[in-house]
Amino acid sequence: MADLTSPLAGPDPTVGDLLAARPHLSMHALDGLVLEDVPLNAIADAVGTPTWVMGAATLRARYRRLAGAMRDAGLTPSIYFAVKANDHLAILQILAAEGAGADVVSGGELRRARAAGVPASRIVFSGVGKTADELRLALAEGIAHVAVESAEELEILSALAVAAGRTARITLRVNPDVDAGTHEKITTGLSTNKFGIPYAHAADLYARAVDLPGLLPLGFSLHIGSQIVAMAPYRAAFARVAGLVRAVRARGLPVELVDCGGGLGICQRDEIEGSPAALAGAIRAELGELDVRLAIEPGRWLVGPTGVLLSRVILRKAGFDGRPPFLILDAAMNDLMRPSLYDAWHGILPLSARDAVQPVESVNVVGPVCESADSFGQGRTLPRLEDGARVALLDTGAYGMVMSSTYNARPMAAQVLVDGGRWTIIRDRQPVEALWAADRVPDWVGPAPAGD
Ligand SMILES: Cc1ncc(COP(=O)(O)O)c(C=O)c1O
Ligand SMILES: N[C@@H](CCCC[NH3+])C(=O)O
Repeated sequence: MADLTSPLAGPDPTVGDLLAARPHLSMHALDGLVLEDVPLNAIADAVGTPTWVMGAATLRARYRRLAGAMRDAGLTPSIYFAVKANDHLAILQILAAEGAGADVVSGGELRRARAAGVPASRIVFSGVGKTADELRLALAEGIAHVAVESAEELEILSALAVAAGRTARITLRVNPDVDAGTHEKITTGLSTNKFGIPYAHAADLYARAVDLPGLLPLGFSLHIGSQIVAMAPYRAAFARVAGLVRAVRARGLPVELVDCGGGLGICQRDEIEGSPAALAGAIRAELGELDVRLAIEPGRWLVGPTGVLLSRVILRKAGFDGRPPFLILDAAMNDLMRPSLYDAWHGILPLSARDAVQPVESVNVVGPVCESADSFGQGRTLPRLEDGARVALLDTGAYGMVMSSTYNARPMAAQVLVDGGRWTIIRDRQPVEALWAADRVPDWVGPAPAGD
C-alpha cells in the first residue's frame, strides 16, 4: 500500500529538488551535506552510523512559524506538542521553552513531559485505552484536560475522580466520520476507526458528563489523522464539531474549548507541505464565531523535517537477473519503521558532495534485517553510491526514533542535536550488552555446555 500522501507518480525528486525544499539542509563542495551549520560527515566521523540528528534552530523556527500563522489569523490556540512524534527530553524542553505544552497518550509520555519541565497545566491526555493507573496519575498531576474517548471511559474517570477527591477537566473526543485522505493506517477520524466517540452519541454523552460527579466538561476534541496536506477534511471535521457545540449549547450546556488535534502534513516526496496559515484559516472559518478557547496538537509538522537519519552503505549487492542492485544500509526497519509499515517515502541524500553528483541509477535501498519488508525504497533513483558511502534519510524527526526497536539484536542508534554551528550527543548509542541486561535466566535452565 503506497503512502497516499506521497504518490509515487512522476520521477523521484533529484538531489537538487530535495535540497531546494529543505532550507535547513545544504550541500557544500568540501563539507558535503550540512544541517543548519554542521557538516553531517563530522557527526558521522565522531559518532558513527546509524545516528539520528535533529536541528534545534530549525525546530524553533518551525514552532514560531506555526504560532505566528495562528496569531496572524487572530487565533491564540494552546499548542500541545504531540509527544508521540518525538519524545526526547531535549526536544520537549526546546518546545516548552517556546511556549508549547504536551499532548500525551500514556502515563509514560505524561511522565516524560513532566521530566522535561512541561507544567502539568499544559498537558492534555488522549488515547483510546487509558488504564486506571494512568488516569489516576493525570488526576494527581492536575493536567489541563483528559480527552475522553468513550462512554465507558467517562464513567470510569468519574469514579476515579470522586475516589481521589479531585475534579477531572475533560473534553469528549469526537469521531466526526470524516476521511482525512491519508494512509489508511494513520487515519483516525472515520467511524470504522477505534478512536473517539461516535458523532451521533456525543451530545448526549456530553450531557451525561455534565451530570456525573468529579468531572468538569470543557468541550470537545478531535483528531482525524496524520500527514494531512489538504484543508477540505479539516474544514469538514471542524464544521461537524461546530455543529455539535451549537447543539450542546442549545441544550443549555456550557462549552468553552475546542481542541482541533494535530495531523498537519509535511513534504516527504514532492507534496506541498501542509500550510499553518491554511490550517489557521480553516479553524477560523469553521470555529471562529463560536467564542471558544482553541487548542491544536501538532506533532509531525513541527519535528518531522528537522531530523535526518545518518547511515552508511554496508554493501552494494548486484541485483538478480539484471534487476537493480541492492544498496544495503547499516540503518534498518528497526531504526526507521515508516517505509516498512506505511510504504512511506523518505528522501535519501549522499553526505559527500562528490557522491551527490555521480550519474543516477535505479537501486533498491534496503537494511540488513532479515525481513523482505526491511526496505527504504524499491527502484529509487539515486546517484551511484559505493560501499562505505554515507547517506541521510530525510524528514525522520517525527515517528522515527520513537518507533525504533532492537529487532535482530540491533542496539538503538545514537541521537545528536545540532543548534546552528554546535552539536551534542543527546543519547548515546545503546551498548550491545544493554540488550540482554534485563534478561533473567532461571537456575533450572542449567548452564550452557562448556566449549570454547
Ligand atoms: C490525539 C492526537 N493528537 C495529535 C496527534 C499528532 O498527529 P501529527 O503528528 O500528525 O500532527 C496524534 C497522532 O496522530 C493524535 O493521535
Ligand atoms: N506513526 C505514524 C503516525 C501516527 C500518528 C499517531 N496517531 C507515522 O509515522 O506516520
